Amino acid sequence: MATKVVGSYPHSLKSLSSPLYLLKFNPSFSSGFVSFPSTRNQPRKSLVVRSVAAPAEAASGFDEMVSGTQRKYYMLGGKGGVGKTSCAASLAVKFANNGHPTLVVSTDPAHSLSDSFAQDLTGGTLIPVEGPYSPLFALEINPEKAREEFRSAGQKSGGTGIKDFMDGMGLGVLADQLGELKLGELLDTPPPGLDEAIAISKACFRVMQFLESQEYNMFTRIVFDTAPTGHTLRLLSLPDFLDASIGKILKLRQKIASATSAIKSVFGQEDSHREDAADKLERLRERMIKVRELFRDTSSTEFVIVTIPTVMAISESSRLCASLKKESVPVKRLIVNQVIPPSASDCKFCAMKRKDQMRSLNMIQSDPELSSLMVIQAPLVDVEIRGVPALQFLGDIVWK
Ligand SMILES: Nc1ncnc2c1ncn2[C@@H]1O[C@H](COP(=O)(O)OP(=O)(O)OP(=O)(O)O)[C@@H](O)[C@H]1O
Repeated sequence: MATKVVGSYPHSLKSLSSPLYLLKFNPSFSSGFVSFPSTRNQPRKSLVVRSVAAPAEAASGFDEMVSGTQRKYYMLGGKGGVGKTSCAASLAVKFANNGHPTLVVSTDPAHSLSDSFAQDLTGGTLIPVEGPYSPLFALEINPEKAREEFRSAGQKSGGTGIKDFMDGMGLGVLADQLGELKLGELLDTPPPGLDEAIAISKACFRVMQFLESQEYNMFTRIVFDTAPTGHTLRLLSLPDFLDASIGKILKLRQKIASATSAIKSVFGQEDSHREDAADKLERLRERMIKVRELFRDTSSTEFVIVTIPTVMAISESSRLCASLKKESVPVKRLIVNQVIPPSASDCKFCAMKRKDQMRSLNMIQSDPELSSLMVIQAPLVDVEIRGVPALQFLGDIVWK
């Protein structure tokens, strides 16, 4: 049964310090209250909910998602504005409330995790989210910043670094002879799209860095709030792209290394060949391969597509699903968010809108990509979903 929010809830996360929540339903009126316990600073408040007929009762298979202490990754993605952040944040809260130390990560340049949790989570570091029973941390990664870092690194220590070094060693001629590898072009002016690809991948690698470190071993559930479809698809196609672009640089690096070591051995010079752009790219590529493997591991990873019941959103979801399958990324759930619940007092607009939504929902059944997925309908609620209590409320509707 879906629920319609008609009251207000406390926005202060402090009010959730106690684990007691009461949901009282009065079946005869189909209405109820979610009571939030009082705290030192705040009196008890109630979220008044009125249940309405659900668009469709569908289980999300949350039991399977929550079972086991082995680490699992859930990536939520889809078209812009469909509710990825709300669904990701509500899933993270639900995992944490079910005993999993959880990390929720946003790789969307237009972060809305802070807005969703009603807490400042900016700054690129792990920040504890107050409220859930088990630890919940959030991390907002800024791919734009990563892009800038790459651009300046590529220009300073990358292309010019290597060229200066070669000139200094009197190897300018050799560089010319390696012309077909387009050293300058590759290092000073990366191929179009490379910087963006690096930025997106670096965002994920930042996460990998966090995950590789001991300190973050505690997390048994990691939820990604991904950027809209385009970014996600570019990320998935990165390995091939980087093989083509960076492979050349790496090959070149090997040639330079062997040429310079021959000269160095003659002149007995110190090896000043520190981290150059190629080294960085190589490490980036190695990490990217790890991310690629992670994306495809059916035992630990799942991509959940979030959509809304419109022809445009469902068509895009179908394309996303096809791309995910092509890349062997495990995908089995589709959340159709913001479905207008049926209501006794139907306005003309709502009736039309609902009909329109039903047509879109029917598209899913006949869509060759989406029809095999587990479809989870989430109702459109009439208040903005902000703060842990509201996310818990949404999570209890969606993740059953
Ligand atoms: N089921 C729902 N009922 C009512 N409002 C919702 C629902 N789901 C999401 N919203 C609202 O829609 C808006 C967009 O949601 P959200 O930020 O989760 O989407 P998004 O897909 O992450 O967006 P973006 O692509 O911009 O990151 C928010 O104001 C959110 O509160």
